[in-house]
Formats: sequence, structure tokens, C-alpha cells
Amino acid sequence: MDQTVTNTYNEAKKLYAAHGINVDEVLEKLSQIKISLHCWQGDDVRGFLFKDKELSGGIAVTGSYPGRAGTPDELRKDLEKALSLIPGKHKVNLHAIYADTDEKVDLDELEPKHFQGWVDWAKDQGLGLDFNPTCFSHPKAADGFTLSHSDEEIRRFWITHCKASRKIAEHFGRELGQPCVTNFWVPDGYKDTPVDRLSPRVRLKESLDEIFSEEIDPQYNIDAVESKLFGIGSESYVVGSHEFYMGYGLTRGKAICLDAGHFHPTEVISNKLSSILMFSEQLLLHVSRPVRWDSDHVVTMDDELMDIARELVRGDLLPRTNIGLDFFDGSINHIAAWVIGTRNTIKALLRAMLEPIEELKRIEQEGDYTSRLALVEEFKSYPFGAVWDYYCASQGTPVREQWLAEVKAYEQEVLLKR
Ligand SMILES: C[C@H](O)[C@H](O)[C@@H](O)C(=O)CO
Ligand SMILES: [Mn+2]
Repeated sequence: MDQTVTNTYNEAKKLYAAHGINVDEVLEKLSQIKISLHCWQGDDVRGFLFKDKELSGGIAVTGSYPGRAGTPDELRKDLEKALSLIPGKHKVNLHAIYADTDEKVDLDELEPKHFQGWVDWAKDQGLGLDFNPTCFSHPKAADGFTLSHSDEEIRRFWITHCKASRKIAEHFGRELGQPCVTNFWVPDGYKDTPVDRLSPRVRLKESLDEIFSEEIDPQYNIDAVESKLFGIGSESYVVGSHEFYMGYGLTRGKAICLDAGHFHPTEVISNKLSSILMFSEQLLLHVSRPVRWDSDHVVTMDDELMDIARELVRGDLLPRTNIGLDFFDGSINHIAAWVIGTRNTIKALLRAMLEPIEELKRIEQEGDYTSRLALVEEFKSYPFGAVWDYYCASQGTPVREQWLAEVKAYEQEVLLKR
């Protein structure tokens, strides 16, 4: 390892040790945290099942950066590249439209065998897999409704797809020896103010109850439900609102998924974690960055990301939180987007772990708010960067921006030749 990296790390360690922080222990803990990389960043949410279908469901990708993955093999190669530049062992989050098959199958016909290529690859790479039914970009979702549809036949199609998705997830969990988190998000909603807000919610509840009626061992599959405030075309009403899924998740023992872009622009998810985890066993995060709307920008190390990390660390909530990423930026190199967002998420967790939590809690308890503010602010410029560099090097991943040269080379050698 580079001598400067080791020297600065050793100096940094002394500063943290003065506040009772054992940096080696922190790095050991950090290496156990898995981030779920969302496959859909790699191809602008197109998938492989219906390649000619436009993205729908109230979400949008802007930008046309060259080189996006067009086959399962390309996507896996790109993920391998990204993962080689990110310290730690992680998971990959698949959507149903990313099935690896030559068969012409519709969403309600999917089976574990259509994802065997992913399972074999994940085993080989030592990765976990997460899963999502894809309730969008499909003719049967064209009018914006799926599981809450008033047409029984359409509703049945989506119920069947979601049930099939849980079987695929169970297979992932069984094969890979770690649970697969299956996240249920549906775009259902109205552009304009509805007359009847209740009926679609009753139908959504009934659909979900039917989907979850089959017991699946949580050691293989963990179900999560994701709410939303609004989407493009569902500005006035979303069936699966936050209150809907809070109620649903808490009464049915399902993990609640909080997406950082799914709330009012001034509302943050960091402030919700400690409340939800008082009443729920598990949580799923979609770490994202909304810019004025649910824009799914690449995650940067902004105040909200730091606050999410601090809440998870200070409350010891990490063991019960599944951390997934959810952004899709088509205007920059697709692999760089993964690397930037994932490295930032891990780096934010490290920064949060390098705060004198016990000391700060004691000071707060004693009512010494002056010291609390002073210490929190001073710790913002403690040398976490030196610890991060050492962590990257010790995990065999590039230090600082060295990863960028590797992405640029891959772009020339692979992406631009597609
Ligand atoms: C593609 C994802 O499932 C999707 O982004 C969903 O999680 C979401 O956040 C929709 O706004
Ligand atoms: Mn999301």
C-alpha cells in the first residue's frame, strides 16, 4: 500500500482515538455493510424483455450518454467494472424486465429459470441479489393503473406478476444464502383530482393481501412496499401514498421502503428512520437525490445523505436497514454514476461512524448544547478522507479519483464500441 496513505491514516487514527473512536473497528464494521446497486442505472431503465417499449409509470430518464448496456452480459460486465471500483461486498438489485432469457415471456409468466444467468453470476462474484416486480413500461399499465386497476382482468395480470416475482426472489435467497429484498412499487394514480380516493386504495390493499398470502421464509425473501407522493401523470393522487404503505407495512409485517425522492421537496427521510424502526423490524431505503422533483439524480454527499447516515449509525439502525440505491442519470457515463453514488453512500456511513457518538449523546443529555454544536461542527473537518483512502486501498479498490481513469479506459475499450 502507498506509504502516504498509511502515514496519513495513522495520523488520523490518533485524532479519532483521542475521542475514544477505534478506527480499525470502524472499518471492520463498515466492510460488513452491503449496498444494493440498482441494475437499472446501467441501461436507463430499459430492461431486456420489451426493448421497444418506452419507459412509463411516471418516471423519466434524461440524457443519451453512449454505451448503455443492451444485453444481460453487457450489464453484468458493466456492474463488475463498477463493483471493482467500490470497496466492500455488495448486492445487485434487479427488476423483472431484466430477465436473462431468449424465450418470449410476458411478466406474468416469469419463473426463476429466466434469471438463472443472474444467479450463476452472483454466485461467482460473491454477490447478493434483490428484486422488483416491474409494474410499468407495459401495455397493461398504459392508463397508469396496475394493482389497483378497476378492470379485474388487468388487476389479475399484475397480481400474477407480483406473485411470480416473489417466487423468483425466494429462489435468489435460497441459491445465494442471503435474503433477497423484494420491493413492490406501483405507479397507480391520477393526473387530476379524483372523486373517489378510497376505491383504488381498497383494491390495492386486496391485491397486496393476495400477493402476500403465500408464506415465504424470511431467510430467503423480505417483502418491502414503496410509497410515493406524485409522479409524472399522477400529480394529484397516488394510490400507494406514504400513509397507505405505513399502515400496510406495519399491520402486515412488511418492510417500508423510503425513497428520498418520494416526499414533499422540503420533507426528508432521515427524520423518519428512527420513528419507523420503533414499530417495524426492517426498513428499505432507496437512496436517491431529488432535484426540485423526484428526478433521481446521482447521489452526492449532501446534507441529507449525511443525515441519513448519521441516523442509521447513531441509532444503531444499520442491522435492520436494507440500503438500496435508486437513481438513473442518462447524461453521464453509466458506470461512473454507480461508482460516484455508491462510494458516496459508503463514505457518508464512514463519516457518521467516525463521530464521537457516545460523547455527543452524553453532552446532549446534560443539556450542554453549546458543546454539542461545537463538537458536531468541528468533526465535519476531521480527517475522514485519510481513513476513506486507507479503506479503499485496503479493499483493493482505487484511492481517491484514481477510479475515474479506469472508467474512462473502459469507456474507450468497451462502451464506445457498442
Ligand atoms: C425503477 C424503480 O423501481 C423505481 O425507481 C421506483 O423505486 C421508484 O422510485 C419510482 O419512483
Ligand atoms: Mn425508488
